[in-house]
Amino acid sequence: MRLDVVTIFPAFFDVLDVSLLGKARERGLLDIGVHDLRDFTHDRHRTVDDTPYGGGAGMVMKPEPWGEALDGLLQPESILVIPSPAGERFTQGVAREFATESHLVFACGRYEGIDHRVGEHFAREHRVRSVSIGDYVLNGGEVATMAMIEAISRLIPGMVGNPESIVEESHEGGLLEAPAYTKPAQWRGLAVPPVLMSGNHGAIRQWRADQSVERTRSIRPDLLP
Ligand SMILES: COc1ccc(Cn2ccc3ccc(-c4cc(N)[nH]n4)cc32)cc1
Repeated sequence: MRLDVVTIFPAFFDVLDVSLLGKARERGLLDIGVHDLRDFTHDRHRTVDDTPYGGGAGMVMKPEPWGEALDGLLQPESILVIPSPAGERFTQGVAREFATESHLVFACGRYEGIDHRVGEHFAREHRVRSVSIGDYVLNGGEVATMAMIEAISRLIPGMVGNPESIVEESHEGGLLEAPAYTKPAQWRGLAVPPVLMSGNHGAIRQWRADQSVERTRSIRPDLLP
């Protein structure tokens, strides 16, 4: 999979060279390009924003630099992902969907967002998805993009050591995962549920399934079918 990120803070994505993502890049599982939006400006101040039509607080990102940057990146099969507080909800299902794609381009806005015509223009010939990672407001699209890259890339075959571990995770099956424990069996007066040390794999499977439903009902009833 190829990922391209356009941002006015390219250094923000230096962290993509460490941990799982760094290894994936070394192994050729993932190819990531980070591009500075200001490289697509032509004035002395490398201007990327201007005042909003209709007035209002803050600044809006100009369409021209985005047009030039994205013209050079988008292929017919690409999906343009635009993080936004007003986007569709990014869920594990959307992560799974994006993980099957060959090329994702993330447009990281700042200020009060990107001129609306950028998404409108590229939707004429490409798939464009405006995506929110949650109902709170960030200062820009970079954190949202980082979260999405992590959620998507770990679903790419070969990325995570044990693919089995993904199946039992929260949200993978639509519910929250059961609580996890490791040694010691007793810790500060707290014991590990005996069933997990029984060796009875059928009972363990059932306990985890029950725990998953019970936790989902109590913490995230909205996820229940
Ligand atoms: C119109 O109100 C505002 C509009 C944008 C902003 C700041 N901002 C600029 C670009 C950008 C991209 C994504 C996000 C974002 C995504 C989620 N889930 N929360 N926040 C925030 C973003 C502040 C306010």
